[in-house]
Amino acid sequence: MSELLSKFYKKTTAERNKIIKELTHQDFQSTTLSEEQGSQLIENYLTNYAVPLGVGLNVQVNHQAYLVPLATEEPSVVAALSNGGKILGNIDATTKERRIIGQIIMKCHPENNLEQMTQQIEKNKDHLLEVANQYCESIRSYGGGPVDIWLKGYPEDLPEFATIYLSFDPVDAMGANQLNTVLEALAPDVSRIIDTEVVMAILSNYQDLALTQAMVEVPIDRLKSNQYSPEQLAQRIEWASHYAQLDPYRAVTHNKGIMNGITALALATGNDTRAIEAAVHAHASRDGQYRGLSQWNYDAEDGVLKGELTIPMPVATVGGTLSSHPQSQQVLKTLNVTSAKELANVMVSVGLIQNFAALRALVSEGIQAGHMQLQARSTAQQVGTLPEELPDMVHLLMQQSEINQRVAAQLLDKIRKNK
Ligand SMILES: CC(C)(COP(=O)([O-])OP(=O)([O-])OC[C@H]1O[C@@H](n2cnc3c(N)ncnc32)[C@H](O)[C@@H]1OP(=O)([O-])[O-])[C@@H](O)C(=O)NCCC(=O)NCCSC(=O)C[C@@](C)(O)CC(=O)[O-]
Ligand SMILES: NC(=O)C1=CN([C@@H]2O[C@H](COP(=O)(O)OP(=O)(O)OC[C@H]3O[C@@H](n4cnc5c(N)ncnc54)[C@H](O)[C@@H]3O)[C@@H](O)[C@H]2O)C=CC1
Repeated sequence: MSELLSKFYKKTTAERNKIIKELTHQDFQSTTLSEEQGSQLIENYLTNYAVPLGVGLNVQVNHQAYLVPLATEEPSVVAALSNGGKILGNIDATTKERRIIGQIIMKCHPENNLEQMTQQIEKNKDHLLEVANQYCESIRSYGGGPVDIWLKGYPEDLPEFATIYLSFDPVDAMGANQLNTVLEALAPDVSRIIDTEVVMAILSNYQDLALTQAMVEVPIDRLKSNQYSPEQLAQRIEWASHYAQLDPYRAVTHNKGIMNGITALALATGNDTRAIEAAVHAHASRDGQYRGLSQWNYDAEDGVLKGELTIPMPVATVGGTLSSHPQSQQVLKTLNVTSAKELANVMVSVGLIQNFAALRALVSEGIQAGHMQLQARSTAQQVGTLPEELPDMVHLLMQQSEINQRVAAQLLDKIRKNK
């Protein structure tokens, strides 16, 4: 496989597709979302909005190699993943449990007492779980369903409200529809048992019971840079990681870099990108301050750079849109994952690799060197540069103090006049 994929980015699109078809039996060029399928997915359907789909290489998770399709409009994201993956090598990833949480939020009467309500729910727990089980037989047949139920109030801040929390095992689905059905079915029983008024019943996108951890230890001799020794580069990456813990201005950018790969893979697999982003950013501010999500530490004694990223990853391999979207199905087959836990492991590893690639560039040659080369290609194409004109155009654009469509159009004019 590695022979076929060497200098993959220098091949033509047709050659790349041929190789991927040989490796995965997936024909990306002939699979599209039909008008009929599109109009079944959303309302007032008009057409499909195209986002480029590329493939990230060199991703190895738990000693298994993955081809990682990414749907993104941003130049250099795919290159950065392949580049970071090539340097880091194997990532160890684990997802111990995947539970989602739902809420039944209630307005209490003045006579409601938090302690008594808690006792009532505890006393009726088995009954409530039995009712909940009746509304999700399908997911139970896969080994999932309701796990636990408890009540919580906020007596000091909002004494007039209390919430029933229900944890739920969605197995390989995201579980949002499944859990919402259960919560709405359960709400009348709850309000009867503790005599409160139900305000709403809905799953939470705060996913602190569905954490995935990705870890890597990279020998520093793999860290190459023109300006810095491997030791200096490892040290500078550690500084970048520590600083992102302190300053929200930097932390948000740091985490955006992590999400470059994660959101692109979530979109390609037909997962709910908003749910993933909401959960991840909430996790970044779990102690009250928004912080960088990854940690990089340089162990000078062992000569290794250690990286770690632990975040919620509420992904699915079945259900929702992804089961009926032909391109999502194709992407999942290409990834060759067999469970949502495995997909979560790959997702978070992609985030760690993407973060490493960005930090490595930022603390050495700077982000513009690599990113702008690819941005220049994209700007050149936007003004109608032909493939045979592209190398000259990119070369000229990279010498400009500013890269934009106006500059690119002037240069293209010049190239064509000088032909
Ligand atoms: C851009 C690179 C990869 C160049 O990196 P390079 O050192 O010129 O790469 P190389 O020529 O040594 O090639 C190494 C490998 O990279 C891949 N590669 C190399 N070039 C390409 C290409 N054209 N197309 C596809 N793949 C490419 C490819 O896999 C290649 O292996 P090979 O095929 O030779 O065996 C590097 O500078 C890099 O990783 N930069 C980081 C870019 C990045 O993170 N972009 C995200 C957008 S910026 C942003 O949104 C977030 C940010 C940065 O603000 C976050 C933060 O602040 O933390
Ligand atoms: N706040 C949020 O994030 C909300 C999200 N949504 C949307 O809900 C959708 C996802 O809901 P789901 O309940 O996941 O989808 P779903 O309603 O399609 O349910 C999953 C189905 O897959 C079946 N299944 C087959 N094999 C399975 C396996 N191995 N493991 C688990 N289930 C298996 C289940 O029995 C179930 O019928 C997404 O489209 C999401 O955007 C909906 C409401 C709110």
